[in-house]
Amino acid sequence: MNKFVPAKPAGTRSVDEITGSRRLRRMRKADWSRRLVQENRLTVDDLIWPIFLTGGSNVREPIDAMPDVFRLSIDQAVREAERAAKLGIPALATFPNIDARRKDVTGSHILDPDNLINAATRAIKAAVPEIGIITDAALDPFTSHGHDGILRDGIIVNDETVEQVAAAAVLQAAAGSDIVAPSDMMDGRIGAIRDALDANGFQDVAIMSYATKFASAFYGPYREAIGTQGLLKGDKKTYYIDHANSDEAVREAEQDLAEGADMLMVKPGLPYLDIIRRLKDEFRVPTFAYQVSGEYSMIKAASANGWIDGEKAMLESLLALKRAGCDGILTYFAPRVAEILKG
Ligand SMILES: NCC(=O)CCC(=O)O
Ligand SMILES: [Mg+2]
Repeated sequence: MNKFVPAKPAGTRSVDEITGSRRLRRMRKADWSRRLVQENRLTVDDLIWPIFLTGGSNVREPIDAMPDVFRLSIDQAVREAERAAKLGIPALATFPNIDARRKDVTGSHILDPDNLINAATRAIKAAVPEIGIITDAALDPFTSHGHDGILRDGIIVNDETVEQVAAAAVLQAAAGSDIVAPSDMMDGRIGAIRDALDANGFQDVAIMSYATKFASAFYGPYREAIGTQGLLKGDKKTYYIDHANSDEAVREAEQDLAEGADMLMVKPGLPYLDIIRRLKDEFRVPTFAYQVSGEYSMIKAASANGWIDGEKAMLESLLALKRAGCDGILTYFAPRVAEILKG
């Protein structure tokens, strides 16, 4: 048996000498003192709730890879919008699961003024005018290949895609969208959308830029939700940012602000806290994170297995995004968080 007894070095310092009596545990000693010095807080006002739309009526389709998230027909989306407004959630973001028969190589159905996105915006705005509506002008829900742009000879064609995205943004504004949020990462789309909105009298419609959308493995469950899994050939690395890069994210954000973005978004959220902090420090503009489907599903799955406390992990992940500098967060947890925060 090895009996090693550490010697107390001669002249050893006391903890008071080591810390200079600066004991940081003092303020952590009770709930009241922890509350008193808490630097960041999560509130209902920080939440944007992304919801999935589908055709039909009275439909609530579960999404296997996203427990407790549903594809909603428009009437159900209106009911959820009413619930969200009652909970005090400021805004919804809508994402459609488009019938495969409406998809084509150019995503032309995005230019139908009565497509699922636009019809849902009209219905929600009519029933719940006080909630903000954020719409995505990207083509991926509408293309037969699942890419966010027009695909020709194996290339995602930038400029034609931008023209179509800008036209789609105007139709979304005409339907009542308050914020257009293009998630496609084509070059020049923010300026083109701003010009198109202004030329059509939609000066008050804002743009939230998915300025730094990274090529990420965390979007998997979302692709099941909008029905593009299985369609996508290849990857999106020619338009989303390489997740190894940070300076490039700053350049993307700088450019989108110069083109007229009102708000920036970082996506995904938790693996990109450094990017959020850099953008907030650099530009001091309203900055949002998208806690994406894979982040949501990881917490739900670990929680379902009893490996973590799901609700605590949910709240901690969102507060971490606030601490990194976010003004708000798109999260599938929004209604549950709002219920908890409202007590
Ligand atoms: N345009 C919206 C998304 O791509 C969301 C991704 C996700 O939640 O994984
Ligand atoms: Mg860009």
